[in-house]
Amino acid sequence: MALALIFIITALQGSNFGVLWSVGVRWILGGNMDFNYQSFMQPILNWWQAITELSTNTPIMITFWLVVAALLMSMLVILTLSRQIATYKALLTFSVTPTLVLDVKNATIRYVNPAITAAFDQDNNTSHIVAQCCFERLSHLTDQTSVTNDVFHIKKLKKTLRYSAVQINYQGRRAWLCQIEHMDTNSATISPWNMDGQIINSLFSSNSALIHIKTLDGLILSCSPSWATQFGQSVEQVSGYFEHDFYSVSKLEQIKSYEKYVLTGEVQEYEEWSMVDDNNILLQTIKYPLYDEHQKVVAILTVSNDQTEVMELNERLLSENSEHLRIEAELSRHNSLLNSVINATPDPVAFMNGNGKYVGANHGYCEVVGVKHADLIGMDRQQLFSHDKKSWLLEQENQLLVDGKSIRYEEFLHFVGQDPRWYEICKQRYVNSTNGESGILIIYRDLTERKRIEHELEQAIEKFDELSSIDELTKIANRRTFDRKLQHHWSTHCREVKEISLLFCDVDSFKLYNDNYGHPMGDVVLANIAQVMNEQVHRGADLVARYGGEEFAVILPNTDEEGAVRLALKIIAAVESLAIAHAHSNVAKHVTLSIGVATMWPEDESSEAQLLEHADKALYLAKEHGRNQYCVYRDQEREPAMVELNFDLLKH
Ligand SMILES: Nc1nc2c(ncn2[C@@H]2O[C@H](COP(=O)(O)OP(=O)(O)OP(=O)(O)O)[C@@H](O)[C@H]2O)c(=O)[nH]1
Repeated sequence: MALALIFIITALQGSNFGVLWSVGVRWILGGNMDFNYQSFMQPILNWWQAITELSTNTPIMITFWLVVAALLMSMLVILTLSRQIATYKALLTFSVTPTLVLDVKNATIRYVNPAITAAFDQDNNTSHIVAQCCFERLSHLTDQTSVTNDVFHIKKLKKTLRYSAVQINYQGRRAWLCQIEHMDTNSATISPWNMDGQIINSLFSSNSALIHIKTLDGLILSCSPSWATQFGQSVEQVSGYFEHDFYSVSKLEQIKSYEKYVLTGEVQEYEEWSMVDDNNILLQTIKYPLYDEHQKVVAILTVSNDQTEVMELNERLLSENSEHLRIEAELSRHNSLLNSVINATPDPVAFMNGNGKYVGANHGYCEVVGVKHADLIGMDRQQLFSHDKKSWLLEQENQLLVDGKSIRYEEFLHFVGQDPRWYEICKQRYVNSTNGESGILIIYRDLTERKRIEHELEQAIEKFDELSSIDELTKIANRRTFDRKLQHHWSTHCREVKEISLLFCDVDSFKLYNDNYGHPMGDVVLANIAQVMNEQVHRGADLVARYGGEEFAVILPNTDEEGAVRLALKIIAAVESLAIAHAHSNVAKHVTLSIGVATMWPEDESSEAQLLEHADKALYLAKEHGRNQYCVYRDQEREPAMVELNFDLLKH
């Protein structure tokens, strides 16, 4: 140290440094040299002289001695620390606890004691793996300068270790002093497990529940295959590992909270949703404490059962129950409402289900079919069918259930013990809103009274028709009937291409008759003529009608001109034969008749009005030619009009 100071001072003084260096080096190396006392001492004397000169300079001297003191103190501290480290090393060397010192910054092993070597380096040099693992765990600690009983598993070595560490200053650098121990001794203390382990393992292997046994440190002693499978591992792959190797930190915290009371000997039971094999399932978990021979809790048995299906079944059962209750309530409400409505309905109403059984009926229906309500409900409807209609009704109602098209028809029914009556029967498909089943609604409407009224009405109408078609005075068809019949026959003949003839008759000099014999007598004459005319026609389709006043017309369907002329002559003769005196007639002493005859082949372009016109023209000609005769219409352009009074025809 003093020598160093002298070097420094000499350098500062700019003294003979080169000589000093040369001598110093030679002296230190101790090499062969030719030692010269004079040359050796001269520099020393120079130094002494320099120091003496410097000592006269007070500030420099003070600085000098302060530096010297500081250097001496540093040396003392270093010496003390070295001795302490030596003591530590000695202690650690003889400690049975495996201990190592790790650099805080780079995981360099600064020191390992023999116990480490004994524990980890017997087979292979594995202490550096242990050191690396310790460092990795310690490097996560940010603010902490110590850690106690941290447990970890080294998969590579298949070892579970527990260590405690504290930060120290080791040879001027910060370092972790780590003491490490094997954990295997812990689980070995669980004697029941050692005894029954195999039995338990075989029990677990055949169990589908998630089961595992762990020490209080979280070391997995055994588990069921399903518990290991949830982590994608086999039983062998998880046994000997720790829970924290598989669960997240938050999950571990949760487990810890559940196990708080298990450690005090309580059985803990809870349910939770959990992700297993990517499925969110409801797990019912029970945690049992396991005791050693001193009744101390040493391990925890956890059994978890998948309750998802049970819960879903429960929920379905609950919902079906509530649905069932709802349907029942709905049904009873529905039924009471329905019953009130159908009982208030005057028409007989009944419901039957899709199987043809009666499920509801009102009083009216029971009365009609003659069956008591209690007997009717549930009865097969076929029992009421008469034998001859059974297959028809079955087919009809089955079709209704299929296509849903309402059926309505009238039927004259004779139920046992009842008078036969007319019914309108309406059948309609309905769907039961509570169970979706189809059935048939049957409504009977008693038409008997309506049918009676309808019948009476028909008769009345017939009578009216009859009355309205007859001429009151002459009791033969009136003008209205004549028009209707002529139009009908005309269109029929047009279609069937048949001839039709028409006789247009007029009483001769009838005005004079009325004037002389009185109007009432004239009426009698008209009635007599009508009757006699009517007696001359024999074909059912022929019609004698009073056309108006003293005019009569005869429609002769399907009759040619010759036949029409024959009838005209018969009528003229028949009227003459009445011999009704007419002293004022311009024609004869009795009442006579003139007739116009027209025959046509009805065609689409012609009409019955033409036939009337032709007959009227022919009548006009008959009057013109002297009355009391018939005249046949001829188309003047083609043929001259023929006026005849040919009684010879009557002879044929
Ligand atoms: N008594 C009676 N007379 C009627 C009825 N309808 C029409 N007459 C009469 O019949 C007469 C018809 O007279 P006219 O048309 O002049 O013809 P006519 O005197 O018969 O002479 P011609 O037909 O040319 O021969 C009228 O006097 C009518 O009053 C009736 O229902 N009863």
